[in-house]
Amino acid sequence: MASLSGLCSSSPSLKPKIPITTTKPLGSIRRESVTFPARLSSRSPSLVQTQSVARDISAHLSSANDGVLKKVQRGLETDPRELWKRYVDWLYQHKELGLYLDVSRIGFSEDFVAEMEPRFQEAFKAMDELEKGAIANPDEGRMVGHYWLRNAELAPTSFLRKQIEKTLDAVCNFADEVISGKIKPPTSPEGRFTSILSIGIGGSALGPQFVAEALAPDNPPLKIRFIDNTDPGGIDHQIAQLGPELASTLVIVISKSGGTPETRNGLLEVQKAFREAGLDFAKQGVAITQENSLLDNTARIEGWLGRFPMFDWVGGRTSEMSAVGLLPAALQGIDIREMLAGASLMDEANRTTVLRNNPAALLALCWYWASDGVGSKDMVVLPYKDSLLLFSRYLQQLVMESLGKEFDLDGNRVNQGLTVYGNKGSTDQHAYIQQLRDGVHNFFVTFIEVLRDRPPGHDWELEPGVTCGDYLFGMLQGTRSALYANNRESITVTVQEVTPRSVGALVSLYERAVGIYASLVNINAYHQPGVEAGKKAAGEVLALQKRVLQVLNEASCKEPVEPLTIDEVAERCHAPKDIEMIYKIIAHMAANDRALIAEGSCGSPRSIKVFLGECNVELLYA
Ligand SMILES: O=P(O)(O)OC[C@H]1O[C@](O)(CO)[C@@H](O)[C@@H]1O
Repeated sequence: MASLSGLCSSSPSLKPKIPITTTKPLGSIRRESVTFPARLSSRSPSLVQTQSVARDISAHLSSANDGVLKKVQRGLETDPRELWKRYVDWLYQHKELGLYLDVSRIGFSEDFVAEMEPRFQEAFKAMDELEKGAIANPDEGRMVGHYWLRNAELAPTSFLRKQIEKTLDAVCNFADEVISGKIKPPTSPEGRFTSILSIGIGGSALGPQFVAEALAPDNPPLKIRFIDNTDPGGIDHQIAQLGPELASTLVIVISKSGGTPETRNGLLEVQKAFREAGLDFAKQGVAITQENSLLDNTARIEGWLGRFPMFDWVGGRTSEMSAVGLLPAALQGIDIREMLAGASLMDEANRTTVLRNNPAALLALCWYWASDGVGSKDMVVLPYKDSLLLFSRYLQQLVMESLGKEFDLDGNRVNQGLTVYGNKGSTDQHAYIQQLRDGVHNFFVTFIEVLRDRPPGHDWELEPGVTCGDYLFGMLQGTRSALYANNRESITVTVQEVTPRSVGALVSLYERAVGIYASLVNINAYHQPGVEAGKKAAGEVLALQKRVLQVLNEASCKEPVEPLTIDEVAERCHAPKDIEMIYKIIAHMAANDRALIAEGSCGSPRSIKVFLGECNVELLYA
């Protein structure tokens, strides 16, 4: 049996991006940054505008009488007294939450803020309408109600309000009964559930993963693991790590649609592991999904231990405060009512229509300024706290799935977006901060600072007057200063501690910032049509694989067996255009012991002849 894997490699495109902000040294470290009133004056920057902006930048810069470009922004401030003044003038503080937002190291001017003001007022109106139950996702004809989850009073109907309250009570009761051992697995020697295996992907995994990492106690009542992919190796690893503990594992299957293939595959694999261990899956399975979805129906028919609703008006990436995030969190002993309280307090703060008092709007302002309202710079998120490691990954989906859109609400092609990446400080200081400081200037940073290093009474000085946490603090401040000194902008979000309340507030802050920013650039933040293209294409690959197998089987059932070239397989599949994909399908099957025999040189695909090791009579007549 031959393996054809590892044959193909591709070289990345080296084409440079056209810059849309130009940096010109002015005196010492001053930046002359150019923004484009064409975008400021229209609600919807079209791609045509964006491209012409990029193309014509030098013409704009050199043309003093240009009718379009009127505004030249001042560069970044460097005078320490002026910087201190800017810091104090713009510092946002939420007293009750102990949360600060420092936007002083983003170089927007008062003029820019004034020009943006009308668009912010429109965005505030849009958010207000959204909270009142407007169809904020026009493509899918849906309301967008994640804000109601932490304040059910806001829900536009009493029916929705009761649904939210009922679900929260059900989550709390179920978690209490599992933790107390009232609800227990049928055969475990421990007599109670000890672990959670959460199966879900995207918005049905990232929030719970972030919150578990941030907030789970060192010895939680139930430890959590995740299957968030259809990678057989990853699934096997999770099941192997559980070992005999499978008997005391609560399996939570999370899928809003209830039909996501990766999640379904994870479920089928775990159910197989249960069968092989002689366990009854239904007695340990819980579903979180929309009513009457495939998953919901399966769970109901099979009599699973629990079913919790996912509402049509909550999107996956904003579902952390629904049963999706709350149930796993509560089962780990995390105070979910505190999470909700933090989110609700932050929501309240973000309802003000005074831009400088509205932290989400300030973030959106910074994003717009730093990335020219077209995503020209990436957002690097750097929490200086290990427990917030997954915040950037969580934000990646929230921001990029919401803002990465081809068309605006008026149907103009805009190809909007804002790239998010990051890991944690100071770890990243020893990885890619070198490039951030000295290399390509295509980003701005968001530092997440946590003031409290350790619980009270645990700190010690590892050298006179200096603790381990002082080093972390120093690294953050040092990196912020060093980046700024080299003209790199940054935002700093500061919280006192990583608590359920502050984590709830952070989630809420970024959800609203995304909503406001989407309004500023006139896009629908609440759908994800682009993801469907990949899903459809994956389905087509699997359908083609079935045809390839059929063709190979027919040839292999002949007497004598008829080995086929890749060209012949493509022709018999009536898919000559798909020949490359057919080659890859065959290579993948050959690498996975699929009774496929390949003869010839792997390096020259045209020389290969394939046939199956045995004829499958059932498949022949299928
Ligand atoms: O919860 P579901 O329906 O399984 O979807 C999972 C994820 O898939 C997407 O629909 C697309 O990737 C996300 O928006 C969503 O969070």
